[in-house]
Amino acid sequence: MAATLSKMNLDVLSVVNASLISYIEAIAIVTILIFLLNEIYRWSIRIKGIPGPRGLPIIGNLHQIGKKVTPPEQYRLWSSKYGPLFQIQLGNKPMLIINSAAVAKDLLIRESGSFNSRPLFYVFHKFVSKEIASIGTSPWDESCKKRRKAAASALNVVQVDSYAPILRLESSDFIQELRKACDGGRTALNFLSYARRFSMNLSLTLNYGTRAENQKDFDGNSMITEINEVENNVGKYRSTSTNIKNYVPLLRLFDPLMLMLPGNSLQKALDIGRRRLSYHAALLEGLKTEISQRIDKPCIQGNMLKNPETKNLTDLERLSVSLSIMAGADSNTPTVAWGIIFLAHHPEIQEKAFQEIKSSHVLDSDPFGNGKVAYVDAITKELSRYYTILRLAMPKEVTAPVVYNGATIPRGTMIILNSWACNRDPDFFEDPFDFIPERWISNSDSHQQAHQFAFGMGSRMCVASNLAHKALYLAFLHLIAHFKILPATDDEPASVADPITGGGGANSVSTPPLYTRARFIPRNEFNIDL
Ligand code: HEM
Repeated sequence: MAATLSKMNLDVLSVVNASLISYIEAIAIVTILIFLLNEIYRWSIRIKGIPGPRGLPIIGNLHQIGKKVTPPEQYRLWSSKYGPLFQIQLGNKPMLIINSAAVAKDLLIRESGSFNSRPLFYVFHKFVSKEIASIGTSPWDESCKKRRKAAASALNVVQVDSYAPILRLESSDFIQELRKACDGGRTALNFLSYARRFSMNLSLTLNYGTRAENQKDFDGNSMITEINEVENNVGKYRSTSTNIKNYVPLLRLFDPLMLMLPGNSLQKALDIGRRRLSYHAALLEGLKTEISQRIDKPCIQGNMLKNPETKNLTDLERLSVSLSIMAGADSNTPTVAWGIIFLAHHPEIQEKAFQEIKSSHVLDSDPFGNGKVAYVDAITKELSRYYTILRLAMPKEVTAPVVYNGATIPRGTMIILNSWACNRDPDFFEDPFDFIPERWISNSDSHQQAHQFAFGMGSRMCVASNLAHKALYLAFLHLIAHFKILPATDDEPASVADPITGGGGANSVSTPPLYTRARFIPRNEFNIDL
């Protein structure tokens, strides 16, 4: 009896074993099949006739990006091998990269109508911007057209002139607060928060007619801390070279399960999106209360609420305009910060600019007005070129097939303007690695009218380039007029002001400087009522 039972057990075991083996075999065969099909698919979507570096199965070129140098610099280096327009493959997504001014013009200006959309990204659009995306991250459709039009008309040249009092207040306040904190230049000051307040106050005032009254209010304000943290995270989710799930669909297989686990990365993305909506809702509520009490200050949201022309925007569409304006602050801050670090390490440029300001007499009558000191204006443009804060302009998506050099770029292709590489294009800028403000000053062979790749190019170029340039110009004009800026310590290496070695933000969309300390010695040369 016992012998029969153990034989039966053995029989059952061998049946279980056999079915387990065939089960494992089946899984292995299916996995190999999925892998092969995926590789065939990846091969089939490569754009024929456009070169690019070889990658690995499944991940493509993802492992080669952002390791030794930042992605924009890596793409610039690759362009010397593969040409000014090449393709890489991020997992299952081919991506074209434009690395020269000539190709940028050929495609984004001459064929602008075919490059006016934005791609959707799994992590960003499904989780962070689940309800509504900013203008810059929205595909081209009727709604995006309306939102872009509303933002563009609120930020056009005429409107920007009407924001003169806002620019005046913020640039004068910026200098005043630095003066209070600079300790006569005896100790180094971390100026990052001051640059942030300058930029964020601009965005808050334009958006909702509100601002942080002073630096203390800014540094201690919980909503400002929240905005800073959330916008910083949003910048990371917008990066095109990280967030691997955007490109490898296989990694998304278990996401429905992942979402049930608290604290996982997708929950965090959802949370950042919720937190962003929540502070915008609080700011909007504040504005509506002020409007009802007739104590509101003129601002873009207020205009949209009151102006019948823009009333055809839904609540979410108006919110999208505000998300975009808030994101703009994130680009102004690092430009101001780089400018300060650069000036601290280039006393000769500071001195020349200071003498030009003095001899121009621009500060004598209307110090925050429209009078231009050409050399400071040129420094502002050159800083934007030299550091190129958004080194990869926001990604675009092709809306109609385009033939370029015999290759057909199909509809739906993702394409990125490497503004960093275009701003270092030796065919477009003489000595592109040198900081030469004079290249922007009018003379026969100058680039005075050269394109500012820092703001992108084509039909989806930055709608606020005029405003941003004006704000930055005023900030630098008054920084140079009011302070002699020195490095934080006498032995601080010049590499901190280098756009490559001194830059951080490898995993984000913008490139801020890593070092944000300097000494500010007040000059007291101009009698300006700040
Ligand atoms: C130094 C400051 C700034 C820089 C360097 C900058 C740069 C850029 C770049 C590179 C783009 C993408 C362009 C393209 O795809 O070709 C962009 C888009 C955009 N920017 Fe700016 N920006 C700055 C400030 C601002 C400010 C202050 C605002 C708002 C007040 C703003 C609003 C926008 C909007 C709405 C878009 C999206 C346009 C679209 O997709 O149609 N920017 N910006």
